[in-house]
Amino acid sequence: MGIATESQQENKAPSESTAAEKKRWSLNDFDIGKPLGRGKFGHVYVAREKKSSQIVALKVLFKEQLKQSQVEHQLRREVEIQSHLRHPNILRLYGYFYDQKRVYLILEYAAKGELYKQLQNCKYFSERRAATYVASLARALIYCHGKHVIHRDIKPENLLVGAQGELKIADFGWSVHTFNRRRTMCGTLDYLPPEMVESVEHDANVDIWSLGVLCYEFLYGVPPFEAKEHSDTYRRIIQVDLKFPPRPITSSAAKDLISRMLVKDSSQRLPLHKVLEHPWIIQNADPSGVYKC
Ligand SMILES: Nc1ncnc2c1ncn2[C@@H]1O[C@H](COP(=O)(O)OP(=O)(O)OP(=O)(O)O)[C@@H](O)[C@H]1O
Repeated sequence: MGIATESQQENKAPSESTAAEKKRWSLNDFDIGKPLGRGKFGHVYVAREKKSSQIVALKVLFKEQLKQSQVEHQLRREVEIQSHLRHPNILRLYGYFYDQKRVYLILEYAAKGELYKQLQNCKYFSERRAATYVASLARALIYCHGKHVIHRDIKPENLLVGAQGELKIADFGWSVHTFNRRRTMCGTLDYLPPEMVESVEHDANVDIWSLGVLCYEFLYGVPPFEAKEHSDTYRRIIQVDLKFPPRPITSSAAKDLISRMLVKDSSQRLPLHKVLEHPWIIQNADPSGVYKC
């Protein structure tokens, strides 16, 4: 079972084949380099596709572990969804292959690694940096929603940074095609909107809530509803108990945007195209869409 890589403009796939010609990948197609990190189900290595010399990230997952955790279905959905998305702020999944013990995902290489680590190092981001990231995420989510895909798990751990400093949404493990409204409970509590915490129906507007949470975390270094106990986070989300600390000093325009995204009634959240038109984004986001450190 090889995967076809369709021809496209940006983030060119290694040894791109035409749509008609399906490429069957194998480990022999790659030179494996240093490990980039490890996740719950396996390891990620930098690799070079021999024919094109393109650098990719090769994610190696152990079938046994996937089976034990009953996530094969989730992985299949992730691959199906992510391999069809083409956006500069969405990590490309070029293809996959497998052998007896392992599944290999061929991913776009994000040279600057995890955004989470950068946020930990700086504690919080400048308004210019935060707004640039929020704008690129809003554009990527508009693209996803246009394809009836909701991500449902937007958080710093799922964001990688490319060589130019551009943000890349990775990890579509919780994403869904949303022709129907969803009722499933998923994701880490901190980033979940009230309707998902309460397990009522939810739609693409869940991603607006998560973007609001992320914007807050970029500016203050912690998510807005954080609490020691799970039950307190739960209560704070349900009540939309949103408080802005006095430090770091943040503009009222930033607080205004966050307050418009973190609205309990999902239909009243600021639509993503309006997020892009919000004065705080207009004034602060770098028009190139890239934050240069
Ligand atoms: N495309 C990539 N480019 C560069 N580094 C990557 C890439 N994908 C993963 N990494 C690095 O490898 C690490 C492990 O990635 P992986 O996706 O397996 O796990 P995770 O998302 O961190 O954890 P989990 O398995 O819990 O979802 C990441 O934390 C990141 O540092």
